[in-house]
Amino acid sequence: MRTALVIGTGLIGTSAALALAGRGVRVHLSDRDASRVRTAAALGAGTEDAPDGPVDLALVAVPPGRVAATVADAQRRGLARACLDVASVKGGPRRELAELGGDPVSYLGSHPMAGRERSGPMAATADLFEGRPWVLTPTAATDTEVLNLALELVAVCRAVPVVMDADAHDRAVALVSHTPQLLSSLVAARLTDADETAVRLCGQGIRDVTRIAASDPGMWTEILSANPGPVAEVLSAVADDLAETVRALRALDSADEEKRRDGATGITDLLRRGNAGRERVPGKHGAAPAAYESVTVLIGDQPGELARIFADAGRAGINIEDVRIEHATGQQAGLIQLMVEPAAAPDLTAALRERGWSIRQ
Ligand SMILES: NC(=O)C1=CN([C@@H]2O[C@H](COP(=O)(O)OP(=O)(O)OC[C@H]3O[C@@H](n4cnc5c(N)ncnc54)[C@H](O)[C@@H]3O)[C@@H](O)[C@H]2O)C=CC1
Ligand SMILES: O=C(O)C(=O)Cc1ccc(O)cc1
Repeated sequence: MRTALVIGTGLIGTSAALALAGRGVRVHLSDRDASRVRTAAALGAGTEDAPDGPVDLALVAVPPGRVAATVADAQRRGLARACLDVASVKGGPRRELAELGGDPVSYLGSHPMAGRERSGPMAATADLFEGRPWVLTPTAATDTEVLNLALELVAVCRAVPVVMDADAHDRAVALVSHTPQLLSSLVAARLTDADETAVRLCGQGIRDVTRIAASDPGMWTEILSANPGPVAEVLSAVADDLAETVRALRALDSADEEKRRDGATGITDLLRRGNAGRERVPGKHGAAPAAYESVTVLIGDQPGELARIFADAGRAGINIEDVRIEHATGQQAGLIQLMVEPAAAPDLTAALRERGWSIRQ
């Protein structure tokens, strides 16, 4: 691929543009908001100039409800040999494109399973898709050359291609992405009117559960509007579980000992099902879930502390697989959890102790 046109220079479009530009592809940028094109260009994602002929690949990174019209327009204007979109929903845009009389041969629906809770070009990074699944939904009509260009883009972004049927994709993301977004928002919404004394107690658990509740409501309304049926189905199963959980909790509150025992069994069953589901979540880079061991260290909230602890781990020859930080409310300190291979945990503990770090059990 030598030339590309990115339409929609927000988080996803600019991230892909940065990866392509970094590999020497000439990337043209366009967005209905000119300031976003300027920002993306200033970040090194490509040029604001319009292409002087058809590019190899047009990447359409606009909200799901605008994908079909944007692809149809790009095809009508002959802007590119192939057109790929990245919307979080795949069935609707394909059907809408057919209704608009778009060309199914040069179009391929795709969805990188990577993102952030922030929108816009300023949140973009060239490595956003690294190691993440990137779903491609070719049909019998899709041209092989178009599929090859999509695979080249996925390779440039160092993502992992996954081929799926569009409707199966939409049911899968209802379960693993769209319902979790709503549940995160529902838990976070409980905090809006909560007493400040309660909010002050927030720990790492609620931070983990509500991270994606900070996402852009406009974008998510678009995503959910494009996949309402499958999401409602998953959420309705969650609602049944919730009703069961409330029943178990009420039983735990009862004076009758047998009812209390039943209630406890109900809650334990749910927590066990949660353990089993959590074990199925793939680990880093889509690998089987990894059982890392964590080494917890007290860390001061001052410049250079993170760099110092990472450098000390590096000097000890230990690879940090993952990292979490828990900030202590109202204190200039926090706890950092360094996740490492189990065999490396004792060495890391010893090396950090030797360099004066305070290890917590
Ligand atoms: N945010 C995320 O984590 C992920 C989002 N996606 C999908 O990627 C697409 C883009 O999402 P983000 O980059 O997050 O949103 P964003 O809000 O950061 O960027 C969208 C851009 O599209 C532009 N735009 C809107 N309508 C347009 C039109 N008709 N013509 C040209 N430009 C137009 C907007 O001005 C904006 O700059 C969406 O379809 C979304 O479903 C896919 C994976 C992850
Ligand atoms: O932030 C996260 O963990 C995400 O999973 C982001 C995300 C949001 C929307 C998508 O369509 C795909 C990925």
